Amino acid sequence: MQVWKFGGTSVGKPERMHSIKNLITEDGNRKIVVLSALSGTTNALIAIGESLKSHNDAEATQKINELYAHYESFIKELYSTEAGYAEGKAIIEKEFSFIRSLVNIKPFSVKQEKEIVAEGELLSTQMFEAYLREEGVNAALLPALDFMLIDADNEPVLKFTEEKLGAILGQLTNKQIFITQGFICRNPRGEVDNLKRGGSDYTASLIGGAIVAEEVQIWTDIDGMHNNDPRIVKKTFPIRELTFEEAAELAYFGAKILHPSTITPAKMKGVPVRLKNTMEPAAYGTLIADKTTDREIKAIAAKDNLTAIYIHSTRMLNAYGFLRKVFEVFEKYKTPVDMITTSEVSVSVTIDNDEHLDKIMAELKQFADLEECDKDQTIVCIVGNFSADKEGIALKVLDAMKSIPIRMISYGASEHNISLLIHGKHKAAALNALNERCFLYEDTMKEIFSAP
Ligand SMILES: Nc1ncnc2c1ncn2[C@@H]1O[C@H](COP(=O)(O)OP(=O)(O)O)[C@@H](O)[C@H]1O
Ligand SMILES: N[C@@H](CC(=O)OP(=O)(O)O)C(=O)O
Repeated sequence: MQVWKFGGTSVGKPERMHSIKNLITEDGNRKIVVLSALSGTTNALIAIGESLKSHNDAEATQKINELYAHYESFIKELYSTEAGYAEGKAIIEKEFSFIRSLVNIKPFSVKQEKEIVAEGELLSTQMFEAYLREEGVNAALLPALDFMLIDADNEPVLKFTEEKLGAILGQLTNKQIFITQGFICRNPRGEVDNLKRGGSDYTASLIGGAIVAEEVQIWTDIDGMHNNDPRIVKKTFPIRELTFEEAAELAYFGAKILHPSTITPAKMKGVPVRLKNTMEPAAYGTLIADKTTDREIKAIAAKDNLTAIYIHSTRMLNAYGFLRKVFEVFEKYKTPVDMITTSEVSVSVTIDNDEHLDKIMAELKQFADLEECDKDQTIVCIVGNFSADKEGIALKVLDAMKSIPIRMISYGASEHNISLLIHGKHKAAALNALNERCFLYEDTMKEIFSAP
């Protein structure tokens, strides 16, 4: 069985839902279809939650009315029969009456916040499943809240999904298409929770891992993972093949097309992940698997809003104890470190989550000298095949960056990644310069020298 995930942009319009129906039924194969909320809905629900948190009930009610109006007009175009429309109407009435009921719950806590954002996926999947039934498709809805669970550290419990989902599917052997919600899950208290923004990709891969799917397909609005950020760089192109490691680096370092955690369960169970374009289904897309191609530099991505911390040893500690002490502080505050560079007496790191920055700095100061932190930093990550015996790769990268100030460089930790830390204001210039030097210039040269 395959698992296909359609993101917000792919379900955001009634006609897109119509094309998805054709796509998922065309090959006649059984599949699990994971849907996100309609594009814009999760942001709208978060905004309603914000209004409620700040006790602005009138503003929240107005936002709810606007969102409701959007769904009302959506279902008018989604269904073609009166019975179908009546089902769609009943679904939105039920979910919006729940959303409206949250206005009366005081105080509006994290529990309600999680419940409200889950409504996006609950709406899209029920509406779509009713549409499939209207069209005579043999479909069933799988409630993700029955089989997706995170533990106290917010980590998905794959064993739970394997057991629960296996049992549910065992009862539905006569069904062809299974629809389920991306993003949402339960936490150990049994409450509604989620896998963080963009988490529907992660759901698809967790389900793929749990049932050891033949393949996980992530359908979006672009023809695969591009070699650079298409929102910032003009001449980008899709990459046909990536290894799990390369894809994981790109997703983690900012390639928005994929949620950073998506690769882990798929890789663990050896399930290939394919990125496909809903608007252009015939396009090859990107296949993420074990196989590698021999291109050296494959892609570039950037991760923003990082904080750089510069730590110097006061030499009061033995050199071999210093790094351990430093990292214990980050561990204590559950703050992952993205990038590290070291000299004999200093270590510089970047962090993404600066929630505990003050406390971290205070603890580090007890045994180290600190410089002022730098905010608004960006990691530019160059991904590819950089085995240790290859020459000239770093030179090419640094040559492209010759007019951009670099604060940190990391090379050699993995054979797939060179990372550079720059100020966020140089990001667009850096991505474009690297694109020119590492792809356009290179490909032109190759063509010139291989011409007959
Ligand atoms: N390297 C990249 N390759 C492809 N798309 C990228 C890349 N970096 C950023 N993107 C952006 O990711 C978008 C798709 O991701 P997303 O909006 O999360 O899709 P969905 O709503 O389907 O989940 C694309 O429209 C594209 O602008
Ligand atoms: N709806 C959620 C989950 C998600 O993955 O959405 P998308 O597939 O559109 O990125 C969000 O906006 O975060």
